Amino acid sequence: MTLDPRLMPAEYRVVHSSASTPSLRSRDGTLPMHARMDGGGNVKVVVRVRAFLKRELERRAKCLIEMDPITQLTTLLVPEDQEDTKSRKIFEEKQFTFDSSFWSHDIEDKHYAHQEDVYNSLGEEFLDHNFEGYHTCIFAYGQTGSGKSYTMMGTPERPGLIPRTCEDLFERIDAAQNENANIAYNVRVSYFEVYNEHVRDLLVAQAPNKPPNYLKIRESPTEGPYVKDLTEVPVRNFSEILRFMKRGDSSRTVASTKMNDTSSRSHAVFTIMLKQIHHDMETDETTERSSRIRLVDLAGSERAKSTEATGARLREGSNINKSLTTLGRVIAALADPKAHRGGSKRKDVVPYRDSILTWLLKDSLGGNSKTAMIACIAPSDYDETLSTLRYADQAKRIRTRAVVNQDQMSSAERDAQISAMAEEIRVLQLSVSDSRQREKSAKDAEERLEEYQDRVAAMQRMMEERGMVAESKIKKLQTENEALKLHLKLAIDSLKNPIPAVTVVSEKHVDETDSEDKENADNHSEYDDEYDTDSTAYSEDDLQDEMHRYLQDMGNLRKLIGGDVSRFKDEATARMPLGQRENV
Ligand SMILES: Nc1ncnc2c1ncn2[C@@H]1O[C@H](COP(=O)(O)OP(=O)(O)OP(=O)(O)O)[C@@H](O)[C@H]1O
Repeated sequence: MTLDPRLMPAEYRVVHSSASTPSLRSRDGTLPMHARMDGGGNVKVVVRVRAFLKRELERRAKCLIEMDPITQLTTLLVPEDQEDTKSRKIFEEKQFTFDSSFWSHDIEDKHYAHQEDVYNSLGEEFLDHNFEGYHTCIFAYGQTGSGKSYTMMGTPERPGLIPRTCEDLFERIDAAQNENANIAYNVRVSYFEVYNEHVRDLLVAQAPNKPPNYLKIRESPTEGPYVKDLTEVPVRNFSEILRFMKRGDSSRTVASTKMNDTSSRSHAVFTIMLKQIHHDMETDETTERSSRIRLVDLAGSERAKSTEATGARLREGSNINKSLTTLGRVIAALADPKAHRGGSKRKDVVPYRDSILTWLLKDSLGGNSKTAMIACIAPSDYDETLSTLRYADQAKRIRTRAVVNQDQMSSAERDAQISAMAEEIRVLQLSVSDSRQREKSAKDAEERLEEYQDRVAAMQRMMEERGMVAESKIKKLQTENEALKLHLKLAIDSLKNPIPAVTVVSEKHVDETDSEDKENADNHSEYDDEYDTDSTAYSEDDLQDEMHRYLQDMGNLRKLIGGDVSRFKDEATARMPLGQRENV
């Protein structure tokens, strides 16, 4: 799959002015950092309407959606043939305004919003936030078959927001690394689904004829709720991340329903962890920015009546609806101005814990994150669309409190932190071994073991990062060393083969005697040689000194890294699972 606009079909290359606000943002990355250090802000809400599907065309459905490309107003029209006399339901025209409205209903329309337009208008901005150090979350919400998976994942020919974000991420990293060797990037990815109120790792292949391995949820005081033992793979380029994305995608629980041939029966959460490590050679200080990019494709809200589901599909449907109802209650609580008064009460009124989905998205919904919701709507379902638009309308009142996740540390502080962590691990190790021996409380031992393993993993990451900083230091010193060698070589060459002095003979001297000419030439030559020798001798000494210093620096650095590596190896026992170690 290639996302290079030059390789895309002609109609996809143009930046359209869609019903949505066209992408007016530049991609030059030169925006001053302070320009968007705005932290807090409302959840950004956009709406996208899809084209008719075959079944809708067959029943000659009417499009009930209008979008104004200027005001972004979305209007839901009253269906012509609706006569729901039994329930005396009243159908009214409804209007909503969102941050952007994407008109993807009629491809012939000049305002048609392509996948590229959605990325340019939303994905690109959110990736900017990630590079600034903010956590972000973009989630697609909507009834079943409304275009959520199409918007988030897309197809190989029409890639969606997730693959486009991945490609842009690595394009930016490559560009930045070519520009500045002092920044190292570390990208990790995870992919899980919440199915029937269970969490399943999508990057781990399910063993045949074995029950699925469901993962537990834990909460850390600093990171909030997280999935324990979730696979987090390091990725170095676009093709690697794409491979994991596809692997996870093919493991998702999908089934055919009456409303959608490939209906996602789970909520899928694709997460990219981006760490930027900048090392200042002069101060020997390291600045780390970490951001989390969460891209969520929710399962579709559905009515048992319209999906005609029975058995397993019906159970899935009711679980999907349960978590979406809880999501609705969480959104309602967060959007409620009373809940914004602060104080401890706020935590009590938001029912995050009522479903796995909302519990895991706690931070993205009401905490440290810049968040966007894409409300996907079908063109001809009045009730479902109204419910989605109301949901979205409420979400836009939610305010989150995003902060730049940045740490600054000198080499000495980092060393001290690693030592403190090693000590903490040693104490934990003793305590685990102690409680194992006493075998009093298995639960206690298990908790300590988990804590111990988490700390070991954290330390392992820290050592890896230290290695990355050292690598970038070495790279820089090597470049300087090469330049210096070249400089020295040129200086020595010019010493060995001095450029002969050029004698300028003026016209009036042309007639003077040969002996005079010779004398003049000899004099000039002496003068030039003397000048050259002096200047080269001076810079050669200088260069030799400087080079010596650099080589010494490199030697020290190598020793330092060697020290880290051996310390790392010494701690290999500590990183081993307990069962594999002696005396534990
Ligand atoms: N903007 C669009 N342009 C073209 N086709 C679209 C668009 N949006 C959705 N579709 C098509 O509509 C169908 C349903 O879309 P999709 O599977 O993305 O829905 P969904 O909301 O993810 O459904 P579910 O909740 O059941 O998983 C698919 O065949 C998809 O290709």
